[in-house]
Amino acid sequence: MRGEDLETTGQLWGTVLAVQANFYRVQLDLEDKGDKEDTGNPSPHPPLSPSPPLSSPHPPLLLCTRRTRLKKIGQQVMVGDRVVVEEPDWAGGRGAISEVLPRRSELDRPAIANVDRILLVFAVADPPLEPYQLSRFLLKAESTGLDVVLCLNKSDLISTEQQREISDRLASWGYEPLFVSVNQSININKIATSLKEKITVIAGPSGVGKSSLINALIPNANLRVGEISGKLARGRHTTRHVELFEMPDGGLLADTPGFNQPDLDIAPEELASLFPEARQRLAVESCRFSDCLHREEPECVVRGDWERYQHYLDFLEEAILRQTHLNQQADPESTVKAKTKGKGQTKYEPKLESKKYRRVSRKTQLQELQELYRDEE
Ligand SMILES: Nc1nc2c(ncn2[C@@H]2O[C@H](COP(=O)(O)OP(=O)(O)OP(=O)(O)O)[C@@H](O)[C@H]2O)c(=O)[nH]1
Ligand SMILES: [Zn+2]
Repeated sequence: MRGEDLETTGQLWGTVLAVQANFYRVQLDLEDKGDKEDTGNPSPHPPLSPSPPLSSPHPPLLLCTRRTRLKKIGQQVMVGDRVVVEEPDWAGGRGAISEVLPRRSELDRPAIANVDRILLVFAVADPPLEPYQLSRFLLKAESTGLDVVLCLNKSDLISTEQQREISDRLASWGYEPLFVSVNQSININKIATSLKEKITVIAGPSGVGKSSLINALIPNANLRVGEISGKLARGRHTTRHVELFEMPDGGLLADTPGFNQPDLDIAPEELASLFPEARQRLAVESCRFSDCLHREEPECVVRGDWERYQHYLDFLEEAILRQTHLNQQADPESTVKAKTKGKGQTKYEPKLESKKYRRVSRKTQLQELQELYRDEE
């Protein structure tokens, strides 16, 4: 609804790279990048007008505010948003966001809009590749509904024979891993090429070389590798600070806060669809019961001797436990809420608020970010 009427008026388009206090750092599109847009915008972008200084080969960055009109209609601006910028002040590097295009996707942890893919990084050794942990991360990544690319780092530590074994094994899981070595610059260019023109979020457990990889892909990102200071800096920023880094050949990359055991807030009935092995089976046949959980049910097409079937059962149990726990929580919580409201006891409120958020929505972090915006207005 917004795209069309902007088409003829020569607006500036850009992508929000970071939110700093109540400013948004916006990377403007270069003219020749116009054809990359696919957010319901039918034709390439209009040329930049008025033109930014042409001295730099990089797309211009502007620190922008959000137009009052957007605040009035409650339109939030997220990192990753495609926006229209008005009144550029090239000398001062400032501008104002006047429109936010509809989002293609919205991730809540980290809170980024329009992410195209998740780059899941694991190491083949040091730390050892743990199938169960890998499964957990893969499920978490699959649950976003985005493309998942699996990258196995530190390939310098194993033989080609061992690589082939891992490859075959993961092929049976439905994945085709890309073996890389940041230390020996193996396949780094391949990753860079595959990330061009896309917004990618990098994820994976601690110590696998994510910071090293980001530094190799983006020489000026300056993440300190394997240093306490670097880890602390990342830790400190995990809740609120989200930033997209520009890759030299195009594309944007975001780091995720390091976590070793991502939460799987997945409904039991959703779980099978996150396993490529189960998806393949369900694509050609159906279970007898449409609500089959693929355990003991008769005429189940998913149950079988595929390697990760046991993972499926374990994660299913976890999902069922979680659901039961949530259901149990639901009732007492609402009583407490009513009581608190009736008496107007403010001292209970903060606790209640955070609980309510946790139960109602997975978008806790997004909400935190939105509250941050509200605070600052
Ligand atoms: N052998 C080998 N070691 C590597 C490679 N890439 C990174 N490392 C080492 O692995 C260690 C961890 O690397 P980091 O980049 O800090 O890992 P990380 O995933 O960012 O870790 P967190 O910050 O804890 O999330 C460092 O000592 C790196 O030097 C590689 O390709 N081969
Ligand atoms: Zn079944």
